[in-house]
Amino acid sequence: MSSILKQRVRYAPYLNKLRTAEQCIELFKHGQYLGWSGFTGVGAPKAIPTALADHVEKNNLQGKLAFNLFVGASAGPEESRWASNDMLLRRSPHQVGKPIAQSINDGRVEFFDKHLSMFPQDLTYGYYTRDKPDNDNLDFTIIEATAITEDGSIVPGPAVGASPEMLAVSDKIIIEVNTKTPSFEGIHDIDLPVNPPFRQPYPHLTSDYRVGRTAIPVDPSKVVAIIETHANDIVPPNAPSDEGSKQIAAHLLEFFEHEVKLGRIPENLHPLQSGIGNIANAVVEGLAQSQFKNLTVWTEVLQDSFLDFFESGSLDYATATSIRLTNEGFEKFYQNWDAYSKKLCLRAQSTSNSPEIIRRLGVISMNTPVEVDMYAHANSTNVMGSRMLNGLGGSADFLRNAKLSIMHTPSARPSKTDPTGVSCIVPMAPHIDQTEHDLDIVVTEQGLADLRGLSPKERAREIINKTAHPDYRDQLQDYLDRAIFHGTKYKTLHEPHILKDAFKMHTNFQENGTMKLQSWDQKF
Ligand SMILES: CC(=O)SCCNC(=O)CCNC(=O)[C@H](O)C(C)(C)COP(=O)(O)OP(=O)(O)OC[C@H]1O[C@@H](n2cnc3c(N)ncnc32)[C@H](O)[C@@H]1OP(=O)(O)O
Repeated sequence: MSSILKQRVRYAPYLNKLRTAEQCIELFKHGQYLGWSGFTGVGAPKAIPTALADHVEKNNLQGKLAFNLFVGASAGPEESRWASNDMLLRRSPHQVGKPIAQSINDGRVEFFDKHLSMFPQDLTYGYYTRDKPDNDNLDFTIIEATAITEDGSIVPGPAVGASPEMLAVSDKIIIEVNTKTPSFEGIHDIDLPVNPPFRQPYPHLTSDYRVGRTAIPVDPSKVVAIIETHANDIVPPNAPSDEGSKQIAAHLLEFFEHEVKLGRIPENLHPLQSGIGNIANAVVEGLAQSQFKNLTVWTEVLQDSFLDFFESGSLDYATATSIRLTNEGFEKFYQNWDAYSKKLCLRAQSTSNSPEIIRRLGVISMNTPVEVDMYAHANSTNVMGSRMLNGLGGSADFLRNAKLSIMHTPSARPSKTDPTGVSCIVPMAPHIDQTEHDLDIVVTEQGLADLRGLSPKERAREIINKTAHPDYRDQLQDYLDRAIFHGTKYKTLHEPHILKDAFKMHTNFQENGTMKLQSWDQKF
């Protein structure tokens, strides 16, 4: 037992339960329901998942020792290893990594997708464990901690995620105490799950509101083992923002200035939510360099770009459920702990993504879809309507409830044979996560479509003219004209479509590698 572990674990009875990960393997049986801490690749358990994967590989137990696994959002590379070893029977609600996406799309894993705000509460309702023979909830929660308080409560690391709910409904708990990273004590603010009819309104009126609970309480009798771990989270480097992303950021900044001028939003905007990826980073970089000051952030994930945002002096406060930094980012974060920890707080995902709070604060929400259709339905998850990418995440929690709901996307993406072979503006999305009733703004490097108060046909014209790639503008306009002609004949002019043509761009992509049609009369 290291001296640092003794310092970090301030509840002595847990130290009697110190085990190695290998000593815990016998606790795990095929078909069990497991919860892991973690969110977007940080704060997940590492030792037990690795020991179990080693055990499966060594004893050829692929498919024979497999689990129903729930993680607040994605975990680290251990989860990919489980997927490659057929150790997943069922998985929810959000995942990242080629092996796991592949196992879902190969049909080896039953994956279901759920709004990240709703997933933890539905777990506590017993919805996801209703087919368990013992009618019990989770068999085990394996949680990474960076400290344990005097009463046995758990201080998480860089993610809170769904841990409060998982711990509340888990039969047994294993705590991995990570002594490699500094203790994150003081940075969390934890709301505990309370189900209807006893649930109270959230009191949060500003991004920096704190309820004051800095650790997650647990019933110590449920803790069957603690393990000391020494591994860092591994977050791949962020791609630098490209020219298209910078243009999108510029369109958005111009729009915000316009809204401020008209008095629809205050000079320091409203709390911002920003998704992950290249465009989101460019927007954050743009805001950091802009004239906007005293900004606040109410989001689910903070990335490296937020550290620069703080340093620019424009960001006053940021809150999320996970701080997903690269190694370099974490080093910077630890070195400036005193400064950052006063300006930042991590909450449970049921709070960070709470529709009630998002709507109350008037959050400005910005996320990237796969594609948007001309009536403003957006697909965030399923390529060609079928191939699961990462999952819905918190996109719809934010976009449905935000004061300004913004989707930013490149107007076109390359296919294998055509640099603009995929149009991200399509006639009809083959899968819909965000509906026409949710989105206010669609923005691409071509321009910004302001959809507020527009009828579907007006929206279609705005989206085609302002955001479609020039390679597709005429083709999309042609579809709209034909759909209106068809709708005039059949009196279906509210949201006109020609069903036999609506997915021709997608079909052409599948058959010919590009969404560029020879004509709308083309046959397949
Ligand atoms: C945890 C959280 O919730 S963070 C907050 C917000 N969360 C979300 O919005 C969740 C849903 N969104 C996402 O997962 C991402 O924003 C995405 C995947 C939709 C887009 O992110 P990007 O970084 O632009 O995606 P990326 O360029 O990596 O494309 C992912 C894949 O989808 C494919 N793809 C993307 N758009 C299209 C399209 N319109 N048509 C066909 N394929 C497409 C890409 O070719 C790529 O394929 P590959 O897996 O074979 O390489």
